[in-house]
Amino acid sequence: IGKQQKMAEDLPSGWEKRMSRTNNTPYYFNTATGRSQWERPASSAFGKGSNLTEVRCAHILVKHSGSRNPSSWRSDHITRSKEDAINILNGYIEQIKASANPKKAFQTIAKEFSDCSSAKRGGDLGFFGRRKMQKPFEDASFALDVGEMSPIVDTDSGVHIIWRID
Ligand SMILES: O=C(O)CN(Cc1ccccc1)C(=O)c1nc(-c2ccccc2)[nH]c1C(=O)O
Repeated sequence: IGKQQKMAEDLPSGWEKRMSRTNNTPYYFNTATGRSQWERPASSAFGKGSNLTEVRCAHILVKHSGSRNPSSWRSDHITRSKEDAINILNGYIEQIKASANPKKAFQTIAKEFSDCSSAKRGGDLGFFGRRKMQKPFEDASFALDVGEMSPIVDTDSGVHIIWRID
């Protein structure tokens, strides 16, 4: 791919590279906010403060003894500690990152091990807007680029990793 094409591909989601007519140099247009800037953006246009309406994410939930509802389709009574739940998620993160197809690895692990009822859909929650999910989950989801995986997220339901699908 040409350099121009390659450089364009590296732009975080939601940005467009444009050429200024006055001084014939590139600038960057944020399609979420409509603002332009000279500096090459480092993060998604849909981060904090953007007016992005919806994202589509999948997640892997590992519940623990401190979860608001410590039971799931997998186990009637979940007794693992929060520390163990975090260690389990870190194991999944390593597996997913080591996989030739991380998106598929995420779905396979979610299907088999997620303590959320969305497990049967590979953790897919579909599209959701702001104020629909618990705040830490929402913030982590809206900060992701498409195809990106979150760090471990802590909610009243348990601990999660999130994959942005769309
Ligand atoms: O927290 C509870 O009181 C019990 N729940 C049900 C629930 C379901 C959706 C949102 C919040 C809570 C869960 O623990 C739970 N949370 C989720 C969840 C949390 C964040 C994003 C998506 C799903 N799934 C489940 C489930 O059992 O299947």
